[in-house]
Amino acid sequence: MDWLEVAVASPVELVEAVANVLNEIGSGGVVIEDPALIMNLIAEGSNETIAPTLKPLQVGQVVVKGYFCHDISLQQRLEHLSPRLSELSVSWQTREVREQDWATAWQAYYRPTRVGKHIVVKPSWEDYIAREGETVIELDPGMAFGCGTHATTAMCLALLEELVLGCSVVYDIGTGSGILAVAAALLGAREVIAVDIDELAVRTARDNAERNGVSDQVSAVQGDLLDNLAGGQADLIVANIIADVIIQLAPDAAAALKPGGKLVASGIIIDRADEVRRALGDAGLAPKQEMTEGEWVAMVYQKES
Ligand SMILES: C[S@@+](CC[C@H](N)C(=O)[O-])C[C@H]1O[C@@H](n2cnc3c(N)ncnc32)[C@H](O)[C@@H]1O
Repeated sequence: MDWLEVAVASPVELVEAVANVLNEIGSGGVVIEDPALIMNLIAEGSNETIAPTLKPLQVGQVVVKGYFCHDISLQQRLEHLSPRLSELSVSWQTREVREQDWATAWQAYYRPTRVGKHIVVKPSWEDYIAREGETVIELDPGMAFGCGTHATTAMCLALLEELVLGCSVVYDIGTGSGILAVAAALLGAREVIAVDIDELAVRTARDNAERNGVSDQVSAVQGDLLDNLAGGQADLIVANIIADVIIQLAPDAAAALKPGGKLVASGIIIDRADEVRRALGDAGLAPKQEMTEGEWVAMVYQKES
């Protein structure tokens, strides 16, 4: 899969705001190329990894880059991005990036990250010594979405920490890297079915399940939403996709839940939240909980017992 790189030329004082916009719109990672910062790191003899692309930049010119995968949500994400960047009066360019270029830039900035209360997401190439009570997910997202740092994923992980206990069957719809499926298995789900429409994501999810020693619990399958799981019943369904897809999924998700089962719906941009609430309500599900981070909302809905 190829990626769209959005490179924003930003004054120093707006770097954080630009990075937030890219994250909130769903960038799979944000890279800040600030030559002044790099010169300081070199002067201090820092061991930080320095991206080689920094060298041609001029001091005072900061470039903030976001990476967006070419999936069905790309157009919608760009439609949200454009007015947000215009509000900041910054200029930006896009270019197509090959998998390998993106992976290199991304890995240099990806470190073990704590999410929720006890989960730590650890890149497979980093060392991390787990503290007592921590659930460590070792991940190599490759080119699939889901390294744990994006708000939509982080909210799902926090909700899974609360909701997986006592669940035997969990469906992870739109699994990407498999991060949520692996989390559900590590948190105690007996059987997790991870679905993605993208074959590469399915392979990545399978690899990540194996890496975490949960391939007996997690099966990764290619499919469009619940189409290949007809007749199955889950205690918990988690779907971190986008508002339109959650709306489309709502009736089938309601049918696929056991009585009393719950749906965690994420990837919902705040201005579409009402439409999603309506669709989930129309599907016969009752609202239980909501979380908001930046522009994103995650919702928990429940089927009647
Ligand atoms: C935002 S990513 C979420 C990845 C991961 N679950 C996470 O929370 O970080 C959404 C994923 O949904 C997948 N997807 C999009 N539409 C889908 C569909 N109709 N059926 C199954 N998967 C879909 C995409 O390929 C992508 O991997």
